[in-house]
Amino acid sequence: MKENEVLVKVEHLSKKFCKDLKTSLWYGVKDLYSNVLGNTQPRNLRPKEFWAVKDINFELRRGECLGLIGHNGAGKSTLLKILNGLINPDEGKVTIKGRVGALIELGAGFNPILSGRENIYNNGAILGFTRKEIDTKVAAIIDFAELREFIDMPVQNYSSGMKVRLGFAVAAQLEPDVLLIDEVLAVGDLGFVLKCFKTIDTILPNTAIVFVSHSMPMVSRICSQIILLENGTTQFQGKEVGKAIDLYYNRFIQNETNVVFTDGSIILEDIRILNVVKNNSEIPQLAWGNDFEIYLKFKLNEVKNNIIFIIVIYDKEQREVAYIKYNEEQLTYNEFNKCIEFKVKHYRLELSKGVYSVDVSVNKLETKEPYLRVKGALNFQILNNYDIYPPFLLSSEFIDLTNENDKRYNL
Ligand SMILES: Nc1ncnc2c1ncn2[C@@H]1O[C@H](COP(=O)(O)OP(=O)(O)OP(=O)(O)O)[C@@H](O)[C@H]1O
Repeated sequence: MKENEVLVKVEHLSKKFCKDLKTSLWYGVKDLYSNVLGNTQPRNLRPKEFWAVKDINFELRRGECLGLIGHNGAGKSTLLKILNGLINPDEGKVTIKGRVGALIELGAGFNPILSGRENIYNNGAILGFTRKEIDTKVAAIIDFAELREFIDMPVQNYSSGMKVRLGFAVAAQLEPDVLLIDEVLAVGDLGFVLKCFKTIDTILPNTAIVFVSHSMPMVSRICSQIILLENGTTQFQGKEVGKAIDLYYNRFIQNETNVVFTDGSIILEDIRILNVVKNNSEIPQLAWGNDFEIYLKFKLNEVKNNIIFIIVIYDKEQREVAYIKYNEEQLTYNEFNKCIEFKVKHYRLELSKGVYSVDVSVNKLETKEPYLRVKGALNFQILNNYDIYPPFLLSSEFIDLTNENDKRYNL
């Protein structure tokens, strides 16, 4: 086995589909006829046809993992199916060396009326293993899939999670040279997904992996290079995984503010971030580690006492990452303008690089009953040179103790 050898080579790969089934069938008949007549010229798009994948090029070596990312309908699954030989490209070439393991569609590759055990043998045979070779691996596959009691039951009675477990166990334990994984991992429970990642770490040095996912934490965890697809074409290709993920997220930023609840007594009139680095871009930008100051102005249609203001910061995955609360006790109510305004300051914001959104709520202090809830009241971006995935990059001090013979640290 040669290290770093190119296992997957894709050159100018394109695939077109037709939006209408009838027209598609008609084009199919016409193409077949002209192929028989020896016409192998590439054809232009005809009415109702579109490129699902257009002019894709890459090389993948043993030990590398390529992440295919992009929004719904971008062409990721189509590309993966071409790599797996399930569909033929219209243009271009795929060269694959070695055995290909694939976990593409849920239950694809399994015969539903056969048992889990029989399917393991079928899949192994398709990958080119002999019965004896599979005999040596079958126990490990069943163990990995955690399906001991169910292994002799027909696969059609398996839950979707069980199918994914069996699929991954077969694909990974048979040690393929090339492993293709589609979104299906998302179906497994957390314990199994973590186990899959551990296995991927173990087999990756000897395998080339193509991984399709909408989960950027998973992508950043295992991929060493990325292709970002949009409408079938490459928007970004390269080893800067963080940059690719930023581009992917930037396509999601919405500037829509959404009042999800109001009893009409309080209105959010203004919200702004004060110490921005740049405000000429679409989104306020802050430098990592700077103080975070938000200015807020509310219009109160009636005087209210004992209210609490809550600010929740969400990351790009829509996970809550921070919570700020403020009781109104010290605030002055402006009788003339019927408003209150204040700024909230947090020192040294150490959220890691990326895009965040802010929700604002105003509640009754004692009962927590809401007066107002605003989703996406504000978006902002933290700038930093470091691409890290955890939500915080904590500034800290490293103290060299190598030559310290000091008992103070209780080491
Ligand atoms: N057999 C088919 N016939 C016609 N159109 C198809 C066919 N398969 C896929 N498409 C279309 O091709 C485009 C690319 O689809 P594909 O499934 O590759 O996207 P994707 O990036 O995997 O999307 P998702 O993230 O939703 O899985 C879509 O517009 C889809 O509707």
